[in-house]
Amino acid sequence: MTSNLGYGPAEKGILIVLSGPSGVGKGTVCKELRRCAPDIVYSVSATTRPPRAGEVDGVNYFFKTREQFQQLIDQDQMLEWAEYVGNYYGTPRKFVEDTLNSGKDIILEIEVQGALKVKQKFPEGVFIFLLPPSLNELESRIVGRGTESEDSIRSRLSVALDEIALIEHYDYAIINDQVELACSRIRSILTAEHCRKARMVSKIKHWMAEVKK
Ligand SMILES: Nc1ncnc2c1ncn2[C@@H]1O[C@H](COP(=O)(O)OP(=O)(O)OP(=O)(O)O)[C@@H](O)[C@H]1O
Ligand SMILES: Nc1nc2c(ncn2[C@@H]2O[C@H](COP(=O)(O)O)[C@@H](O)[C@H]2O)c(=O)[nH]1
Repeated sequence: MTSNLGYGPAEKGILIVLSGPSGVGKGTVCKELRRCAPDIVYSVSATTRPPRAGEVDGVNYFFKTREQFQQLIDQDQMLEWAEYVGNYYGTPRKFVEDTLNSGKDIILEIEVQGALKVKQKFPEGVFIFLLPPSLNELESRIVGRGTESEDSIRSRLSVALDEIALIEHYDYAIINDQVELACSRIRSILTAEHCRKARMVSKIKHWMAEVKK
């Protein structure tokens, strides 16, 4: 699928924000999206959290010290940033802007405080909230991933309900019951958003002029 569904000259890409509580499956769904929707670009965040086993700097995150992270904020290089269970996370601004200006769609996998900041700057973005089938399932997933200490699991679960409470600020809610289904729902949303956006494109406006004649 091309960015504009063939409806005319490339215009700005669509900014997609995917949020949801820790362990819901954002990363897993994004991995599947990369496979089935390879045109979408992924924003790599910066964080002060230490890398997990197998995580690579510049691929999973840009791993920073607190001082380095603060410098990025001071230099206005962050589109948004937030503190989440004791660490800082933020989205490098230039990569997002350059990608959108090149007409490509980009997805930001970020928590809710940051998502709300992005919404202030990009109200035209598409905001999607991923939900678990149940809180028990959320806990099983985060425990089952095997990456977090007991403390980290407790902290992440303790903010999950506060995060879900902010769902009304999102355009779409998707239950991640099965990864492939969640992925295809996101693709359907994107297809619809592309069609909606196409109404603004000059070639479609030309049809409005035709029918008014
Ligand atoms: N639909 C699903 N059904 C069953 N297990 C799932 C599903 N989606 C994800 N998982 C599993 O849940 C665990 C957490 O998934 P993932 O790491 O993608 O969550 P996340 O939302 O990105 O978490 P975090 O915000 O902490 O990075 C993983 O072990 C993953 O394999
Ligand atoms: N506000 C932001 N939140 C981000 C960003 N990158 C990731 N995240 C979110 O942080 C939590 C924890 O992530 P983890 O990798 O430690 O499990 C999770 O909700 C991520 O989506 C960001 O740039 N800004």
